[in-house]
Amino acid sequence: MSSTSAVGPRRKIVGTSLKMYFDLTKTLTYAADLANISSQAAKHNIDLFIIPDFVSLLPVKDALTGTEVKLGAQDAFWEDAGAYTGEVSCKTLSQAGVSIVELGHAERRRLFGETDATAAKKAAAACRNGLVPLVCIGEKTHGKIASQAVGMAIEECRPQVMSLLQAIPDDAELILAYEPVWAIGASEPADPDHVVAVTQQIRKMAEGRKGLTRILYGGSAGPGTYDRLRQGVDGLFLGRFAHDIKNLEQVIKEMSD
Ligand SMILES: O=C(CO)COP(=O)(O)O
Repeated sequence: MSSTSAVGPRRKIVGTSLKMYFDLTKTLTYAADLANISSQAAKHNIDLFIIPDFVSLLPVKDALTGTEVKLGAQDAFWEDAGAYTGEVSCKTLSQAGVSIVELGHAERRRLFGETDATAAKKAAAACRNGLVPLVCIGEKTHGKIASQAVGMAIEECRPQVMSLLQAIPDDAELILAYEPVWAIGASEPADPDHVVAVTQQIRKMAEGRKGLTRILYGGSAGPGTYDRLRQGVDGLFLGRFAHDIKNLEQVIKEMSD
């Protein structure tokens, strides 16, 4: 696999969403720990990001002052302003120092009715406001026969990717997180051969885009996951296994090699 795109070499990227696991106090402790290890990623030209809950964004931004850690939000609305109680606009997120907006996570699809269409509209809003959409895609169930599982996963991911690509400018930066739904919250990540086969096809779907397009793997990822995915992905999107900062430090080390 080539590690270059039309816009130059793709920097590796790794990060974590804290989902709703931590309260504010714990989030800030974690952000301080992250700031302390962040130079290890920067030294190796690896982008590092954290996606805390909305309330924590501003204090986390302060905790990350002087580092290169990118700040992400866990969702955003597709309009920039108006009577949308409870929603947060990409414009406000941008003003708050956010640079990445996570969209279409499996939990938001399952619990809050997020669809490919809403994720695409939100991604367009993110691009319009200078934010990078990080859009989660992935098949719901694991095909039991390995040879068929790859093809089924690709066909389930294809409309998720295509609706998104149609909604955002061709030159917009994009992060696609391949997260097989069945591998989220599990004891171990998906089989590396499966992930590489699927993500190579996902990359083909975005081939020819002018904007930087990076692909992450997420779903029970942690130390030991990245090495066998090198041929398919540009990095990892961590959940629970980043809660211990030492694990994240180890992942950065593995990605640095
Ligand atoms: O959903 C994920 C990242 O967005 C992955 O979560 P887990 O690593 O906890 O399975």
